[in-house]
Amino acid sequence: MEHYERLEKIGEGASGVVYKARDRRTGATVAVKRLRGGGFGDDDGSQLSEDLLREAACLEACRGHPSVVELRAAHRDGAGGAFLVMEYVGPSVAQVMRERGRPFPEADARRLMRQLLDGARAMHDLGVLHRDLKPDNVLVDAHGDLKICDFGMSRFAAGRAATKPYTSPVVTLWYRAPELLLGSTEYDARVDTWALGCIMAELLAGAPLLPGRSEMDQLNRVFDTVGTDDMTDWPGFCRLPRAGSPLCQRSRPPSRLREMFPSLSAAGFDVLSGLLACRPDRRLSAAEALRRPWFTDAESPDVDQPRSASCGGRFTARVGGAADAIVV
Ligand SMILES: Nc1ncnc2c1ncn2[C@@H]1O[C@H](COP(=O)(O)OP(=O)(O)OP(=O)(O)O)[C@@H](O)[C@H]1O
Repeated sequence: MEHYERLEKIGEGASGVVYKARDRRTGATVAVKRLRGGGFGDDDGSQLSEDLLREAACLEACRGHPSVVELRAAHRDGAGGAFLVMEYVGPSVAQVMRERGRPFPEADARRLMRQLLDGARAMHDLGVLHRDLKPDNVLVDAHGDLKICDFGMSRFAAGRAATKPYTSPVVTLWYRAPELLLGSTEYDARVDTWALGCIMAELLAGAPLLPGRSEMDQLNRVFDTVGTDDMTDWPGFCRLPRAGSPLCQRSRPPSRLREMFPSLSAAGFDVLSGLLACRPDRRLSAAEALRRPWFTDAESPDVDQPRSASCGGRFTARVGGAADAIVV
């Protein structure tokens, strides 16, 4: 840590504490995430290293994408601690929304969603599932552009058949996809696009869409808001551990989403409802969402330019394992 001058604490969560810091060698402002327990000698060191390596490897794989926070270094310290050094970005979308206190206009929401979906598309193409997308884990830079952070829950999907099933209690409750609430351990990247649908709704409404108080309350809110989308006809449904829950048997009114967003354009609603399809097999992937008219319709006068278009050629993926090289 001697290379970094600690400035103020900027965040604290389940996995660690994040400080704003100055790199003494370059003068650059960075964010240093110290994984919980690091330096105090009371954690299982191997678990800590595994967590650090996974988070660093997922970040490293996505390095160069403008919508993903840039990993600068990953270190172990002598006391069994570990920390990640990242570019310092700025406040989270959650903080910005709290301070702003009102919804974003549709054109702004579209610009922000394009960036998030482009980041998600890139990470999914690389086989990375983020598994904790939420406004706290999206940062806003000095130009008002977004960067996804906190890969502490992320996993590489590749080769999964050969390994153990995923765990289902991932993603913060309000952003958790219905198949996860029903106990799925065989989910895919569409758990991330569900969370992005929740974020889109929150940008447009200025408040969380589904603020559940417990897993069952969350599932109830999901079904009451977007309908069940014939969830029980989905071929994967019968394999879900909680398929027998009475909440799944109850008859539900159709989706209320349109009533909740009456002024959203038809093209915007097409994306919102596509991301928030209850059945994972009917839910839009990030790549599919980006091909919908909301993003592509050249007739629309306020269609903004994709930020990543200019850097499409620059974004070259470096896949897992590379982070080992930067752990010192
Ligand atoms: N690169 C960064 N630049 C600026 N702020 C950051 C950066 N990385 C993280 N933060 C801030 O620190 C907070 C916590 O970071 P992060 O989510 O990575 O930690 P965590 O321990 O995994 O948190 P949680 O358990 O809440 O998910 C973020 O919400 C954000 O406000």
